[in-house]
Amino acid sequence: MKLRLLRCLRQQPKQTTRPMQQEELEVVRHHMMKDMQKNNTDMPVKILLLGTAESGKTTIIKQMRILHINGFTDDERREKIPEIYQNIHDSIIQLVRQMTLLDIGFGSRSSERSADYILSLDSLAPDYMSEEYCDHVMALWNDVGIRSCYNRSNEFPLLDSAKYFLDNFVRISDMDYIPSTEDILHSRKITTGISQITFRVPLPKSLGGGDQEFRMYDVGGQRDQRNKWIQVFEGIQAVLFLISCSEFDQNLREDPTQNRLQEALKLFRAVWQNRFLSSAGLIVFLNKYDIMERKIRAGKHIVDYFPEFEEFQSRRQQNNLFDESDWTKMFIKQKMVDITQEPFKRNSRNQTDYSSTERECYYHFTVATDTRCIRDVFSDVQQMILSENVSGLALY
Ligand SMILES: Nc1nc2c(ncn2[C@@H]2O[C@H](COP(=O)(O)OP(=O)(O)OP(=O)(O)O)[C@@H](O)[C@H]2O)c(=O)[nH]1
Ligand SMILES: [Mg+2]
Repeated sequence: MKLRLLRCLRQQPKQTTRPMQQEELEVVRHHMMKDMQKNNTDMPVKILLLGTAESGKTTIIKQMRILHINGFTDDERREKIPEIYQNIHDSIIQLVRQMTLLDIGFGSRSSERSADYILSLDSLAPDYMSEEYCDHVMALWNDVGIRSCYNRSNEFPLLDSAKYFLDNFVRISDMDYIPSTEDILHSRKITTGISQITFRVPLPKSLGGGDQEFRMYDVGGQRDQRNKWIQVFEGIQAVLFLISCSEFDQNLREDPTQNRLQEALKLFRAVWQNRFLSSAGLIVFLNKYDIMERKIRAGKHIVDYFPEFEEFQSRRQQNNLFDESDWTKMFIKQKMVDITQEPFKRNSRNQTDYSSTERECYYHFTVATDTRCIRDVFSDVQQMILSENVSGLALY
């Protein structure tokens, strides 16, 4: 396990090892690249996806499948239909329920009747969509009251893909519907266990050529799932931490009093300081910036939830090229950078012993549902992980 060995080397205190001479380094580096090439079949690079619920972890796994394992067969696409129906059903029921709670009126008497019909149904989505069901869902989604309710969806838990699926409802309700790749990327099913995906990626000549196996682990992000995470900490080379930039105005499903972005930052601190992950590289995906930009265009402001944003923006106002979305992105990223620079003393069993001033954290702004964006970002990430493992030698 060459990569693991290198990580161990990097953790040793500097004064106990003699710095290698340049020629020695070159020789070792050369051998290592040869080894990497030769041993690549039994030496997967292990990446662990972490983050709060709905931050986009499983969507990244789907993208790896699209980019590195031929995507989805027709049968696999058909298997996703019940999940997509359930997403639509959950979304429309939630919107109708919230109309009363938020005291919003329907646009017409017939929409009220459609709402009564939807509320009379089981919470499980129908196996097939009858004409009656489709007419009521369409009527509701076109109702002005439901649209105002949707505009206030930060006040209650609603799937991020609700609009996507309801906008595409006519296509999806067709008898011969087969989910597209985009539909699969937008569908949502909570992760409760631990799953993994393995794939191979060609290596550039600079890293020895051949190909490298990657193994990526997906876990559930809700609070009651996080106690399972430790099972996969062993041997992880890189943690991909996902944080949703768009959730600054939302509260948790599992605790409606807790702001989602605050929770994600708290979790990031715990991951950064976790002693079992202290030798793993940390890469942050500041995800869902498409939704964040949409929110800001619709008049939402992060300052209403994070008052310190005002000072952050005014301090740097000399650069007027940026708009509010840019500032919001930079603000969230800065909060994470600040966490990595916090001095801390170990005060729990899970914390690392030292404040890792030498440890780097890498940041990318992402839209996990956008295959091109993930292809580009992941290509950087994979290059970084592999060359980090090689250049790790140069530290000693
Ligand atoms: N518009 C948009 N939607 C996204 C993005 N990333 C993820 N989503 C959607 O957000 C929802 C939640 O994504 P998941 O990948 O299931 O989230 P998760 O982190 O695996 O959640 P848990 O399994 O509960 O931990 C899905 O409907 C995704 O399609 C993004 O960047 N933009
Ligand atoms: Mg998931």
